[in-house]
Amino acid sequence: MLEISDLRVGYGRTTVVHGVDVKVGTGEIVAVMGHNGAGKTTLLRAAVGLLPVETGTIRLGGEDVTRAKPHRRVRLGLAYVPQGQQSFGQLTTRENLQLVADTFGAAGTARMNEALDLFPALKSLLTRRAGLLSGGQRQQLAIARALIVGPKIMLLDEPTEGIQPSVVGEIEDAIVQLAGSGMSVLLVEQHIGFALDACARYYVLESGRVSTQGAGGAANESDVRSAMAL
Ligand SMILES: Nc1ncnc2c1ncn2[C@@H]1O[C@H](COP(=O)(O)OP(=O)(O)OP(=O)(O)O)[C@@H](O)[C@H]1O
Repeated sequence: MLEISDLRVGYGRTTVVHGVDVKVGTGEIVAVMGHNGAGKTTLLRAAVGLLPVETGTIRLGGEDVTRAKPHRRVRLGLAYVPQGQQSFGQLTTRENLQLVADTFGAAGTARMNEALDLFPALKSLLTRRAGLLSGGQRQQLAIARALIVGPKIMLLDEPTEGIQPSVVGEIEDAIVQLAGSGMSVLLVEQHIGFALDACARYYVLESGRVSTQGAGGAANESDVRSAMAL
């Protein structure tokens, strides 16, 4: 579904990601881990088309999108949920969702209802302003909004960061459920236990390079922890 090959990308003259390969198959959860500043967000932003690539290729659904604009990638089924639980704080939960749903007609409404079924906690918060939601609720709203677009692959940047533990499990369950329904997920995640449990494959980034990679599964937790020197 997504194939990133030998990617080099950075800011101005500073290269931050140095020749990284990442592959996400259909319905797979693939985890990217690493310390702060390792280049995880930079990798995702390049995949979305928000940063120009220095060298390397990005293929999405078989199409070379290395130089494609973000909207082309969205049309091919890419959704991106950045760090920080972004939403329109002055709008209600429903308005935040409706804004996206309205651009897709009946399909948008159907997907909005599916997203609310995935995050039932949002149903009782539809009239609350997003700015008044908790961090966890705002994260659920951000993922729900991205789902209304009908993506084939979702890029999630630390979806459980700074979120109350009671909601973390709900978000993790939703990610697993989405992959179970055939959606691919590229997940930047600091919760190593969950990432390894859920993922088909993981990559550890260190100073913009893949230092360790392997198949998911709890057996690899010590490899990841030692790669990250935890
Ligand atoms: N807009 C920017 N301009 C210049 N340098 C940047 C910019 N954004 C990030 N960087 C630098 O790129 C490097 C990688 O940052 P990035 O945000 O990709 O790391 P990360 O692994 O996602 O870290 P975190 O876990 O803190 O989000 C860091 O050295 C950071 O300072």
